[in-house]
Amino acid sequence: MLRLFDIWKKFDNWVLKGVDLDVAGRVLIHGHNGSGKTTLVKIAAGLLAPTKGGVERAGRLGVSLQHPLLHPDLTVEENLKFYARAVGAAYRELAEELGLVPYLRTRFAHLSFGWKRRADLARALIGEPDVLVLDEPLIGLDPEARRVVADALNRRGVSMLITASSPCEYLQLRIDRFYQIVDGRLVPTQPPCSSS
Ligand SMILES: Nc1ncnc2c1ncn2[C@@H]1O[C@H](COP(=O)(O)OP(=O)(O)OP(=O)(O)O)[C@@H](O)[C@H]1O
Repeated sequence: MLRLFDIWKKFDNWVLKGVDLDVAGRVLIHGHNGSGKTTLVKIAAGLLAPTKGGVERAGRLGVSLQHPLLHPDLTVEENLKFYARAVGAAYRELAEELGLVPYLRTRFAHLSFGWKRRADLARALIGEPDVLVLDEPLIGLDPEARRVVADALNRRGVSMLITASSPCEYLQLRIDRFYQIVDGRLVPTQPPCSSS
């Protein structure tokens, strides 16, 4: 369970102005660059304090942001093993699911951007968290990588908070609700692009 209550956030200016959101099902937040998407997911994940408002969390959150949380000097396998031990779960199947097996012995720092994102998503999925918070999980991925990541997410029946600056690229994901951040507020929208 993940709920945001009346979230306000000010840096130099107000970025979020009273955001209420119950992350039930798959929720996609879109908006222009600088509209506050990353700020919102960081607050949801507990990585940033709101200026005002509250967040209620229950269960374990799996979080993957645009800057991967893996150690650059460890191999992919060492990284995944570290996180798997921390939550008492396995990592091998996730590495297989995300196509990471050929890169398990590669130092994280030596991976390309797209493979770094896949490895970080594998880390976030370790132990099958109850809720996923994913900042632009498909950004910069080639079509095959997007398919692999979208399939992995579609397979999981948990609630997800996902952000996208180009929501049309997220049609492969089954999304239940769409919102746009407009002037700091969440506005429900239709699916932003249709395949017709
Ligand atoms: N630590 C910070 N200090 C000051 N301003 C910040 C900070 N973090 C974010 N901002 C500002 O808050 C606003 C929202 O930034 P945020 O990164 O949340 O937007 P975004 O929608 O994720 O953008 P993008 O699509 O470019 O990733 C921007 O104007 C940004 O400059």
